[in-house]
Amino acid sequence: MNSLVIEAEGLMKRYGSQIVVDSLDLTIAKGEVFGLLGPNGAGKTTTILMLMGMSEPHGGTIRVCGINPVTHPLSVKRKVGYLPEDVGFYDDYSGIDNLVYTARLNGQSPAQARHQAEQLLRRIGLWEDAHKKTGKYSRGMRQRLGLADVLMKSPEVIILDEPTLGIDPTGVRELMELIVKLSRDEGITVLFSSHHLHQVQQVCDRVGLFVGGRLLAQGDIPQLAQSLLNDNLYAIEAAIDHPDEKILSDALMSVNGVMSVERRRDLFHIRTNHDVTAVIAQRVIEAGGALTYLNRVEYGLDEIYCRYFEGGSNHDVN
Ligand SMILES: Nc1ncnc2c1ncn2[C@@H]1O[C@H](COP(=O)(O)OP(=O)(O)OP(=O)(O)O)[C@@H](O)[C@H]1O
Repeated sequence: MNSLVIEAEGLMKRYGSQIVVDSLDLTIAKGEVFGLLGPNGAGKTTTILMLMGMSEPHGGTIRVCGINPVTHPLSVKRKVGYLPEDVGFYDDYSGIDNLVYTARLNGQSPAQARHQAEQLLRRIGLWEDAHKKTGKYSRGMRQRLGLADVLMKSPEVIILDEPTLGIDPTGVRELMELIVKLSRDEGITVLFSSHHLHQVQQVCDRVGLFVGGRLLAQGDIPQLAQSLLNDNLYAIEAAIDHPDEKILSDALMSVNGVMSVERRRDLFHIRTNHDVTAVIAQRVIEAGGALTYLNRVEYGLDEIYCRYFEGGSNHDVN
């Protein structure tokens, strides 16, 4: 069996003369949590809509669970749960009644629907508010109910478009943990679109950096660092006492692999193209310095993203 659940090749979409998705190649394997990360207007929602069969591509091919969403959109919708930015519910219905309504539309019996709705409400931590009208739910509660609603049809894939917009930090953390747990426990594939680097880094196995309709790179964080940061992969922070900063900097720059040395308040920030932490420590001592602190900096997604685009464009990466 093909373990690729989402496959897009050469995907294109235009609005008028603007190309909003450009030659997109994307593959996501079963059980993966994949983050589509990009600034506002990058083309994330447009891509998701094409994967769901809700917007027609102008070129390329797509398979979702082996199905072509262009020709068989309903078959794709049966297998994929889609949580948009803002979920619509019947505000006069309670949480549980909204879920039961969805299940009944999907052909479940009343008893079956109620049983599954109860189970899911407990699972997503909304049981205490199950009988409250959804019009009185907070935004975070609505998003959790949205996730439960998506799970009512036991999907193979969940696609979430900016699911955490407007939710407080605790709510975001809980929702993220729930998504990862679902993926791990039930082998559900998750595609998660966001422009929040931190959230993507927390939960995703792999990330696609999406800007201006193009996927610039994809992989796990070390792979992205490798492909985007090239020879600026490592950094060391050090607190060093030395009577002459110039002599110290020259000594550090003479270490093979050091690209730059910069003083930032009390710390020296040393960029290198391979791991020379031990040599740096030795050279400080040889140069007559006293080393009081040394730390190898691990690059996170925000450094990768910002450094890759620094000096180039002004993408919103908040
Ligand atoms: N129906 C439409 N008609 C015309 N242009 C559109 C339409 N939908 C999207 N666009 C344009 O396509 C581009 C990509 O939009 P899209 O919504 O896919 O980006 P996004 O990455 O999801 O952004 P955000 O993070 O703000 O939701 C934007 O320039 C947008 O203005």
